[in-house]
Amino acid sequence: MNMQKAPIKELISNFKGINFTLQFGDGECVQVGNTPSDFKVILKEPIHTLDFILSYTLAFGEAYMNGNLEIEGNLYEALDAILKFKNHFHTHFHLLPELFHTSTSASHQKKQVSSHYDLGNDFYKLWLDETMSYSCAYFKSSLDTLYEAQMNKIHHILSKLNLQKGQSLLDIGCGWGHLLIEAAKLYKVHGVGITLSQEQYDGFNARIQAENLQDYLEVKLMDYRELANSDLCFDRIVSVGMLEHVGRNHYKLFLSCIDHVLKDGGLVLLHYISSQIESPGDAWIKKYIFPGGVIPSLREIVSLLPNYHDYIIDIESLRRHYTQTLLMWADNFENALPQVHKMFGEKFIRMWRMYLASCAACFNNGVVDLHQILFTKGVNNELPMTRDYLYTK
Ligand SMILES: C[S@@+](CC[C@H](N)C(=O)[O-])C[C@H]1O[C@@H](n2cnc3c(N)ncnc32)[C@H](O)[C@@H]1O
Repeated sequence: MNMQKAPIKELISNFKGINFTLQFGDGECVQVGNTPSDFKVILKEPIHTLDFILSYTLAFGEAYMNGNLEIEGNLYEALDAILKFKNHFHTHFHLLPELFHTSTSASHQKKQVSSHYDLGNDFYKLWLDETMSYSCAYFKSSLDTLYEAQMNKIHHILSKLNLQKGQSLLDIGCGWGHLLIEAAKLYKVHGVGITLSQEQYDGFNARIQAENLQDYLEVKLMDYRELANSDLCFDRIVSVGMLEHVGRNHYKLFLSCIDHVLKDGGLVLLHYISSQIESPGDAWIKKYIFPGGVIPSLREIVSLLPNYHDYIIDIESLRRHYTQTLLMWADNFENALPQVHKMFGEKFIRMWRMYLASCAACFNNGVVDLHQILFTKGVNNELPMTRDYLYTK
């Protein structure tokens, strides 16, 4: 047997209950499960055994990006089926130190964050909704558009924060700022957003001017670490889709920064992609999509909160909402292919197509989850006695 075929044949021998055809470059076909196949995987050139040993997902992801691997059929459905066997995918993390070493330097993190978010506002406008939200939406109905679901998410978070008119609100990792824009319009809050992305900073500033909200909102190009030395002080803090950039060594630092700028009794809402158990992450995603990103487990964040006298009010999972969000982004992305092609070319398209479809499949399979944790600094005896206020909007 050809050496490069052997590990792949061994891997797929574990795939029970799914039906697909695997075709190698020399024409050999292997049928997995029954016919008719739900999809076909075509591997044009062999994948080197060493690449396979390092990381299955890195090897497959790179083969897909380079056009060496094709999937005939629906990419999401194929990945969704294959991910049922995720326990058979191995990565030798210690052999990939450049991907799994956690950098401590703020400047290095800025470069990593910028490599993703500074691809250009024109690019993100092509496939995000009008609010430019780049995080999990909240589908109250299966008929919700992406815009409606993103607005639902924003209102859901603002309700959880139990905002009172005129309060102050910090958004750590504010993106293009729509959550703060809504908060200023609905609650007349004084909000500060911080981001590491110049493009987001420019985009958010332009929106503040366009909405005439200069008296209420401010955006700063600033690392969360700088909060530790600031004399800012807030009634409420929110962070949506940012904790994934912090890194395992820095959760305490992140929470101590929050503690430093939050008033006693203040509320915090953390919204982040979580995992069941602590994992170093996926090699392909780290190399090509989110360098330096690490998914925190729910329990490791929850276990740290008592160190800061934080009291948990509510935890909610929005896992299935993220599957839906990603599928809608993937559709929008496909509809914008001519423009994306002009901006970045074919390899980028294949890379982002794989990113959006594989992440949707990861949420659907529970490889990752999405949690919102609501907590107070010290006890807060002012909040309503029931949870109804979480669902007012
Ligand atoms: C996935 S985006 C989410 C944006 C926004 N919250 C939303 O829901 O659309 C992550 C955000 O975290 C910010 N970020 C990442 N690392 C950061 C850091 N060290 N300090 C401040 N912001 C950071 C990025 O600049 C980006 O705005």
